[in-house]
Amino acid sequence: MKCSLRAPAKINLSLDVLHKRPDNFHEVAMVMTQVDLADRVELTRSESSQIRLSVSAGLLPEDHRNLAIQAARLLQKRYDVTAGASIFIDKKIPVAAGLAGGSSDAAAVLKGLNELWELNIPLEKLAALGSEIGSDVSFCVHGGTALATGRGEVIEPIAAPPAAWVVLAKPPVGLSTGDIYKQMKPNPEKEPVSNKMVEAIESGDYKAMCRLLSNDLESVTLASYPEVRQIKDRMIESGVDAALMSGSGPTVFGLVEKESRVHRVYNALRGFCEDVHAVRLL
Ligand SMILES: C[C@@](CO)(OP(=O)(O)O)[C@H](O)COP(=O)(O)OP(=O)(O)OC[C@H]1O[C@@H](n2ccc(N)nc2=O)[C@H](O)[C@@H]1O
Ligand SMILES: Nc1ncnc2c1ncn2[C@@H]1O[C@H](COP(=O)(O)OP(=O)(O)O)[C@@H](O)[C@H]1O
Repeated sequence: MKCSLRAPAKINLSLDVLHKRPDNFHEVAMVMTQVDLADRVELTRSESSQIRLSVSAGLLPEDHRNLAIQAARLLQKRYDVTAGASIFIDKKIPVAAGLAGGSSDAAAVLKGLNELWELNIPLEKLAALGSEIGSDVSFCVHGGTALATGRGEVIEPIAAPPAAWVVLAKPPVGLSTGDIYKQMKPNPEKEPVSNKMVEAIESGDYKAMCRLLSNDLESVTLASYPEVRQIKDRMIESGVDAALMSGSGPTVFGLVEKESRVHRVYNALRGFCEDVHAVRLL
């Protein structure tokens, strides 16, 4: 038995860091949405208990460090599964980019193996299991567009955002999400924007969505990595409706409503950075 799943990237339309928690995570409120840039995850059931992984992109670990392997092993252990699986990931999402590629692969493995191993685990339980792997995995299990709270694992699905193109540009910068959060000093005076972002999206108000784009981690990453600021400046100069860094970075995304303008933005960025994608909001 086999199955093949798309594992889409996410962007954060808003990201409020509320406060640091005793468990060293940060309480957040974020509006997340998936975009039409996806890895393909192919799963084959095996009767031996082994979990095997291969990945199309050279630099990713194919052992226990890969979130896809962690997802399969966690599911196998928690539900006493005797079967195993071979996993192949055709990697299209830039790695360590703030686009949750690894989390989305893990979510696809949970959903696919739930079918192949005939476990019938409801989505909510699968998402809770995913949150043990990483804070973004619950959202990736649900998919679509959602308000995420807690450390990111409490998911409330919302309406899809108004249609738009998204230009993604990832400068060649390696950063760690943990380090960016560590440098973050939450400001209790700052009003969170995620509830307003939900309202804008639910009422289909594209202009308000653009106006409200906000990410509390952005200033932290921009202060350490001027390349990310340059990409954001370039994005704004090229005529996007609004631009923001996704997650902890370093990818910057620009929203563009008019299809006729997407090419110009894409080309302006391509002259500046190699890793550029023009896709649609899902
Ligand atoms: C910033 C965000 C926004 O969507 O995404 P990315 O930039 O990773 O895509 C997420 O909050 C990242 O989620 P994820 O990448 O799953 O992080 P995790 O593996 O759970 O945590 C990595 C590290 O980040 C810190 N962390 C993470 C989440 C959170 N709410 N508070 C934190 O302080 C912790 O130090 C943790 O050890
Ligand atoms: N299947 C996977 N795809 C991408 N990265 C993975 C995967 N499994 C583990 N990782 C590791 O997870 C880290 C974060 O990767 P990724 O999920 O792409 O980015 P982000 O957390 O910034 O959204 C990287 O250091 C990478 O080596």
